[in-house]
Amino acid sequence: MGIIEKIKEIEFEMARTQKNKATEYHLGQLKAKIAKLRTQLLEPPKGSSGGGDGFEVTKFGHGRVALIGFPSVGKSTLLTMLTGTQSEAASYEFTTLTCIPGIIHYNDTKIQLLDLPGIIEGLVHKLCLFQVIAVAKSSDIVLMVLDASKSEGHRQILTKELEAVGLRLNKRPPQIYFKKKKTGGISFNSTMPLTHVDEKLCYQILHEYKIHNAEILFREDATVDDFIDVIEGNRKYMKCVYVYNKIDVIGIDDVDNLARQPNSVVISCNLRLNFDRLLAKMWEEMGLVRVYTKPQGQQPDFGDPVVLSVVCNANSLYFWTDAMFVLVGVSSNFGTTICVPQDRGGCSVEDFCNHIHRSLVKDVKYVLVWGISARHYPQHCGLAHALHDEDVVQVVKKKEGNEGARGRFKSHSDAPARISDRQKKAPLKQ
Ligand SMILES: Nc1nc2c(ncn2[C@@H]2O[C@H](COP(=O)(O)OP(=O)(O)OP(=O)(O)O)[C@@H](O)[C@H]2O)c(=O)[nH]1
Ligand SMILES: [K+]
Ligand SMILES: [Mg+2]
Repeated sequence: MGIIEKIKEIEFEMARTQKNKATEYHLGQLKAKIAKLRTQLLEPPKGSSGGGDGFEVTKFGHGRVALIGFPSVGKSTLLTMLTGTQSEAASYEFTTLTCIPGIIHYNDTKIQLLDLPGIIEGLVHKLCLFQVIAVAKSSDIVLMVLDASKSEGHRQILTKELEAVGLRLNKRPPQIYFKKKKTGGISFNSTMPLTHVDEKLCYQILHEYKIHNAEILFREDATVDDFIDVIEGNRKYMKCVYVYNKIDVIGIDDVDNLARQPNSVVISCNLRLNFDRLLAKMWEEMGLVRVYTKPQGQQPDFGDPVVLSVVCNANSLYFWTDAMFVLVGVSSNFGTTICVPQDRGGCSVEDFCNHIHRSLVKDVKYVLVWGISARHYPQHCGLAHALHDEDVVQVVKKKEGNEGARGRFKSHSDAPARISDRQKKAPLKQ
């Protein structure tokens, strides 16, 4: 029996099983079984290079955005309009059969936008689905393109499809500390009463994974699914913007309703409607931070920022606020259990220096910062200072002598002109 058949069989058994206290453990075990099988499905077939053939596109620019959606929702039309790169669009399904990259120029940065084949419900078209998922996982955020004239249920169906292959959209990693050990049995603790799982259930699930020594600490009232996610350790937590296209064919009340959904933008490719809002939302969710380097005594080059990212790296825990993920804590404990490591992440002065040159950090005495992250202009900052989008930074190196920066910056007239303008517009945060 193939993996997909096995998954279907277990799903069938789960559907037949009544949900109550007595069957809770059995159901938990079945969930773990399915999770294991799905992970097997995601493994590249033996002898293959591991990548999706024909889907491999070289990363380019300061960030990568994937267009995901059912067939014929207008993904290719959107890519062509936003990037100028032609991606064939037509009224029949599966017009696009591979990954087509284009470039969006926005806010002095270049964002790589990827058009992809449509996804359909069910794991039957698994090969294509898994190639699409591999590209989605390599991206910084996902734009889920939906047909505004179709059922609102499409969003849930697609979200479930993506969850089945390990993608978690607009969800933060469960706050469960989990570490496998060589000996010592299982130690189970929680910082609060648990209403969805108990120790016995967790033991059973660990048993399913043949894990007999581990340290577990629940830091929130998590579910069985959360616990399985943490054990699997291969989940990818991503931001997603829901893009409702084709609003030209629906009534204004429906448009209004869709526009009020969380993380959603309504557009029409046919009427070129609301692209500004879409780009602004995309930019906001990507969490990119432009930092302008200012040589001593000169204006910064405002056309050429160093682009950093506040989005999580492998060791970060983050949570959702209105606008942005906010870094709430970094713990090496989480490195093994949360998030697939990303190659970007971090917007400290140190990250900025590393971006310019690996060897720069050790020569830095301090930096001068103008912009929203600075309490006063310029602020003298160390390597740990967190930079904000559109900050201006001047690096003062150790070997430049011990004459203080104040000596060089007698008045603030040396401050970059654009920032003083902005200071009036942008109130200082915190
Ligand atoms: N009414 C209307 N139709 C649109 C809009 N955008 C795209 N379409 C049409 O929708 C159809 C599908 O567009 P595509 O861009 O090929 O869709 P796709 O999502 O790339 O489709 P696949 O590659 O097959 O998955 C085409 O006939 C487009 O002309 C829109 O804003 N309004
Ligand atoms: K199409
Ligand atoms: Mg297409």
